[in-house]
Amino acid sequence: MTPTDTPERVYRRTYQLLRPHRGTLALAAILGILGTAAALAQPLAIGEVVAAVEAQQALMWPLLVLFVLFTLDAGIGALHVYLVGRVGTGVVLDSRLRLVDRLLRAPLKVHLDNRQGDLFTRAVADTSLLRTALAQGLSTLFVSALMITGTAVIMVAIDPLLAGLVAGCLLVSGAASGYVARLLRLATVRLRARVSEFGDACQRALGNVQTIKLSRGESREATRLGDRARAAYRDGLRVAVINATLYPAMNVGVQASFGVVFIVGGARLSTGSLTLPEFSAFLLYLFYLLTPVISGLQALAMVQQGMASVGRIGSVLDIEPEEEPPARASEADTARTAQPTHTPGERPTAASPPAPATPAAPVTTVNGAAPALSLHRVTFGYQPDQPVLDQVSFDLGPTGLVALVGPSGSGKTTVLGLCTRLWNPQSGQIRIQGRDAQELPLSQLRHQVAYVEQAAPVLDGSIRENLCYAAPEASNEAIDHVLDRLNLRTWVEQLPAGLDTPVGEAGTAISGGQRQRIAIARMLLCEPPVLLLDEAGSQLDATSERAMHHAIREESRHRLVVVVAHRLASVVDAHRILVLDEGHISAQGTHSQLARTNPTYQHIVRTHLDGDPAQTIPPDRTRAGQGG
Ligand SMILES: Nc1ncnc2c1ncn2[C@@H]1O[C@H](COP(=O)(O)OP(=O)(O)OP(=O)(O)O)[C@@H](O)[C@H]1O
Repeated sequence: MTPTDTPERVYRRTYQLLRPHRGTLALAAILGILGTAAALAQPLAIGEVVAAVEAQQALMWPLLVLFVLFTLDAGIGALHVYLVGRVGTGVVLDSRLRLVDRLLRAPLKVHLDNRQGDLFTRAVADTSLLRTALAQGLSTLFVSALMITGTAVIMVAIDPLLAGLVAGCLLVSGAASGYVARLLRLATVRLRARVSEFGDACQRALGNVQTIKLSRGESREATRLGDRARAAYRDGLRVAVINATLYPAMNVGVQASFGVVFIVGGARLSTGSLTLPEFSAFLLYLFYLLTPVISGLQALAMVQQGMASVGRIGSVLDIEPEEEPPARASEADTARTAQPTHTPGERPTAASPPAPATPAAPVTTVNGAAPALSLHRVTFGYQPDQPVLDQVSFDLGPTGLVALVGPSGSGKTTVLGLCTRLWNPQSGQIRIQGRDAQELPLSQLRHQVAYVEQAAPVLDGSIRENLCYAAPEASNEAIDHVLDRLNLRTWVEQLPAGLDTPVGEAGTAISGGQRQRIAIARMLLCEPPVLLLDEAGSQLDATSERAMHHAIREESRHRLVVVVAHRLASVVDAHRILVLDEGHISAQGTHSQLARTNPTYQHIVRTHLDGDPAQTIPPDRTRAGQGG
């Protein structure tokens, strides 16, 4: 994701971010105006005090006015700063909430195509920058602009000619400053990208510290991280240089103004067209102009740097969520593309060619019931022109144990991803219990089709939190029952904190086999009609594996269980085996049928499963009517 936004688009995004806070901002603006008025009136009030002293008049009222102005200035200033801080914090919160929501709902492809470290930096660091950059920067700009305008009006009133000349000088240097500010924004965009790369490299290194140690890669990783850090440093220096030229660019204008005022004002003084008090007052206000000009410039630099973050955040907010709106979902029956075909920050174009129409699948039934899972001529490729699956069709269930086998890379995991709509087919149709998967809301679909991934991930938290993650409403009895079935109960009961024992980040505090069984138990607790297991059991010892197979066989009496298997033990019991080869279902049957008759399956058994078919063919245990 690269922020390629035009400045107009960035301004529009900034407006959208600030829009919810417009009430508070308006109040802050009013306070800014009042504060400016109070500040501008102070020299006049001081003049009144001096005049009263000179005229030996009562000082009470002039002093009281001055005191009120000081108090107003201080009080209004404090309230103004609070309101601006409140808006800044609110903008950070809003953008984080929206960003997190977008990222979690983004299609899987977005996460695979983008560096996690970069997305993380956008969610944490870029949003933090908004507080100072937008709220503080913009409000300071606003107040500075007011101060400059107010001072300018007074200067025009004193001497329009001199004021015009000062304005000319400031406009020329203002244009130069504007150009430098634009350079600053572009340099900051590059800097933010470098910082993201560094964050990403840190995440890669710290997330794989064990592998790095075992590969003796500490020095190489340190060099890699150092390179990234130095790249960020170089871009940081560039930002510092540009930032440093911003002040002189404007300062030249201010200096020139003084020169012009002295020369032209002095000449007008000598001709009598300007009085000495007017000339002194004009000079005083010219000095007065300096503070808002300087703070305005600093604010401009701040805002420009914030704009870089606005662009980076905006490109995440543009990501289309994976859930399709109803109108598009109904169109999807006939024309589908592999989703999403766009990269984040880039909206899908209406010009995308429609996928070829696929005739609706004929609804088949098994013993009078709709199959739990059907694929009808499903074609899919991660790259549209490189199909991984080509016209794959099968009907499975409503109950039974089905094994999906095939050489590595033949597309077994891809089939499971399609069944849970992590990916959408380019053509063809998937039906869950007779209903088109595209028409089911994602949450419902993923409740009906539970998928235990190949890596069997667990989340940082307790065993209980992990078990109940997909079924938060699961009862204690249901949890105990599942633990029993997966041979986990004794282990959990021996733990000092039982179910409340933490599993560690990414399950580092438990064994691989325990992690795998927790991941399976999590999905069993959902009681889904379809359970998909990818490589389940690969990290289990013989006893646990037997217990798990027993549990899975039991489950398959009540639901369809599809197991992607690399081990013979996982397939010999299956009611049906599908052989996936080069994107096609090349054979299907029971283990004994395929092992006797199908050369492809025999080859797979010899080379990819863990046994020799001639020695391991068990009696055919298939039950009629099951497994589709
Ligand atoms: N996210 C992805 N982006 C691009 N290509 C992918 C992606 N995931 C998988 N592939 C490719 O798709 C093909 C099928 O992969 P898949 O993981 O489905 O195979 P598999 O049969 O499950 O393999 P294995 O048995 O080794 O797990 C492979 O060529 C793989 O490189």
